[in-house]
Amino acid sequence: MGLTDTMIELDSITKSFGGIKALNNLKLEISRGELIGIIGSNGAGKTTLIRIICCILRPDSGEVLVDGYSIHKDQIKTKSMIGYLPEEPNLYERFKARDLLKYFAELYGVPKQDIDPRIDELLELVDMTERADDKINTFSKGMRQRVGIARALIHDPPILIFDEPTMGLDPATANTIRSFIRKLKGDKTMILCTHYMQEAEELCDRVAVMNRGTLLDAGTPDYLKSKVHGDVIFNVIVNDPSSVDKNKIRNFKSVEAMDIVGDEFHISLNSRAEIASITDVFADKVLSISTKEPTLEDVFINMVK
Ligand SMILES: Nc1ncnc2c1ncn2[C@@H]1O[C@H](COP(=O)(O)OP(=O)(O)OP(=O)(O)O)[C@@H](O)[C@H]1O
Repeated sequence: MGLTDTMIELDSITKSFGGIKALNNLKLEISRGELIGIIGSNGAGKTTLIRIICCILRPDSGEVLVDGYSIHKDQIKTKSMIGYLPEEPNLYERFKARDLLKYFAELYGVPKQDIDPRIDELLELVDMTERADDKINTFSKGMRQRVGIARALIHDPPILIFDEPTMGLDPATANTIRSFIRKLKGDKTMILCTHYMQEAEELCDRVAVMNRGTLLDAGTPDYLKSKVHGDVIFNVIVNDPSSVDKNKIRNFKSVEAMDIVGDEFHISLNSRAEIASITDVFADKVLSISTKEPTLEDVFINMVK
């Protein structure tokens, strides 16, 4: 319909599998042209949510609107607007890359005269031109992932959904996949499910944090980071944690929170002013000290604990 800024609207989505509530009254609006990351612990409900948006699963209750169209009433329309790269793209192993793309282009009704140029363009985009006439079963995981991306893009959908697109890839190939996603930014509305916090932080306009079927919060990485106490995290590793005077540390004005994990102290500070004095409390027990700005990983650990 293209009349509003909202491209995907999830309204009160609930889904259970037997006794397990995979999604619990989930509400989220995704804007046109936005790249939203979904992060969450294992079993949080990310894949279930994606499969509902792609009409692979039916929710028990709630509605999903894709560009104003209901996934229940206008399933063919909404499906045609989405390109989906599943966690493990199920590519037809005995097909050659080019033939696979041709098959899906025909399936999605790409006009006949557009098919070959579209395939050439996509093979170029994912850097697979040289392997276009090789069979999928001769490809590495990274190459399959690239063909999977080309397949998701074949009908030029306005929405792309990626489920763990860089999982199990070497760092260089993962970077190539991230740069494909970056190239598509603004042009497409995209959902990226990932366990890599740095990936979400680098790529996404907004990040939604899920835990046990519930959406805990959604916002820009900066907004989410501002929710973690303090501007600086001061980490101290000591050789005898029980002998450290914890109250003395908590009484410093700049200390907002303190977490102790084994022999590591994670102290959230609102300024660096008292770092030297706090270090003195640890005296000769200090093995190492470091400081860092809060990251999305800290947000995640904080929110889901
Ligand atoms: N087909 C199914 N049958 C039974 N239970 C399911 C099914 N699909 C998902 N679940 C359950 O629903 C919950 C959410 O699973 P989901 O795969 O959506 O999580 P996820 O956030 O994608 O997890 P991960 O990060 O591990 O991929 C889990 O408890 C899972 O066991």
